[in-house]
Amino acid sequence: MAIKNVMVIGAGQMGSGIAQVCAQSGYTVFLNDLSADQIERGLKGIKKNLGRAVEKGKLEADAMEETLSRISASTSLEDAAEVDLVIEAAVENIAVKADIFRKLDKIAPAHAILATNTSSLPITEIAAETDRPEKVIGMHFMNPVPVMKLVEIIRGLATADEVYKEIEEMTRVLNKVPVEVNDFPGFVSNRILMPMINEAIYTLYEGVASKEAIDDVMKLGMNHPMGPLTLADFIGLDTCLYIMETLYEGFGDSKYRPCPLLRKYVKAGWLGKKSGRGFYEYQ
Ligand SMILES: CC(=O)CC(=O)SCCNC(=O)CCNC(=O)[C@H](O)C(C)(C)COP(=O)(O)OP(=O)(O)OC[C@H]1O[C@@H](n2cnc3c(N)ncnc32)[C@H](O)[C@@H]1OP(=O)(O)O
Ligand SMILES: NC(=O)C1=CN([C@@H]2O[C@H](COP(=O)(O)OP(=O)(O)OC[C@H]3O[C@@H](n4cnc5c(N)ncnc54)[C@H](OP(=O)(O)O)[C@@H]3O)[C@@H](O)[C@H]2O)C=CC1
Repeated sequence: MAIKNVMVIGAGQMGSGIAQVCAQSGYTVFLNDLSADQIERGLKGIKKNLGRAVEKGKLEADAMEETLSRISASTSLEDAAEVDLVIEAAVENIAVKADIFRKLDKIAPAHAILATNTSSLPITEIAAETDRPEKVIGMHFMNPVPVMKLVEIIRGLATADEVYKEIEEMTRVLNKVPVEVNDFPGFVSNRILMPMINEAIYTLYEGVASKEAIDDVMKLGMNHPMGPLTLADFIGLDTCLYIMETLYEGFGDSKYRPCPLLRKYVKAGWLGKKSGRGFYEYQ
């Protein structure tokens, strides 16, 4: 079965990026979120990205219009009745994702694959919410989606080989590189990245250095494109905390305890770039 019609759930930074790259590769896309306002914000981001590519001469103006015409706004999960694949990119919360997958299972056609862009949560547990665990899979894009090449593909315990192959093939169509990993908390990417970010936050919390100094050490000393505190703001501090909680609970090991400063910032609503303030301030 060839995938043609896709629904992306969550029009935040990841969902809008995923919708953009799918539409650019010829898929028709429903971009779904709870509110029309959030979808409008997501679409605005997509238009800005594509517009920048046109200005730089990397994309024809016609191609931009064609891409945009493939994306429809959706505030109803019922639209999943028309798709071959759903990619869920709502908030990193197991209760929210479980609820979405339970509902999708009743709406999406029997052949449809249900993928999640979760950063850390168990695919097997999400799949168990459905009566089609063989068609549930992790498809973990990196931020910013239009730029980053990697997609981690995670099989749940019951994921069928054909489903893995279809998602691997689609990843290549999106001009990205699939890497297969097993279903463990944080997979590979966030099992390694997020403890580094959490340690950078502890380093700030314990007064070892200023935020700028911590970022400079990792940028200039290790050639990271962004310092870890800037990267945490870019990812979203709520998402960073959710991932650390998943690692902490999933492994039951105190080495993954989230830094109290991270908790405090999230409680204050300082979520990073997306809320205008995190470790740094943004206009
Ligand atoms: C949390 C998880 O579950 C997993 C994750 O995603 S972890 C996060 C993984 N991502 C990272 O680690 C990103 C680290 N940062 C970087 O790689 C770079 O800083 C960056 C790519 C974001 C920006 O690169 P830069 O060289 O500083 O900036 P800049 O020159 O402005 O941009 C480079 C290109 O990216 C594009 N770009 C930058 N930010 C973008 C964005 N938010 N959306 C779309 N495109 C973007 C630019 O348009 C530019 O495109 P062209 O090459 O076609 O001109
Ligand atoms: N940020 C990152 O760097 C990366 C994140 N991810 C993962 O991608 C997912 C999304 O993250 P990100 O885009 O950063 O988060 P954002 O907060 O930017 O976006 C999440 C979006 O999902 C919406 N949403 C929440 N609940 C529902 C629902 N029930 N149905 C439809 N939409 C819903 C939110 O709406 P509202 O704001 O109204 O609640 C919001 O628009 C998470 O699972 C995250 O772990 C994966 C890779 C990288």
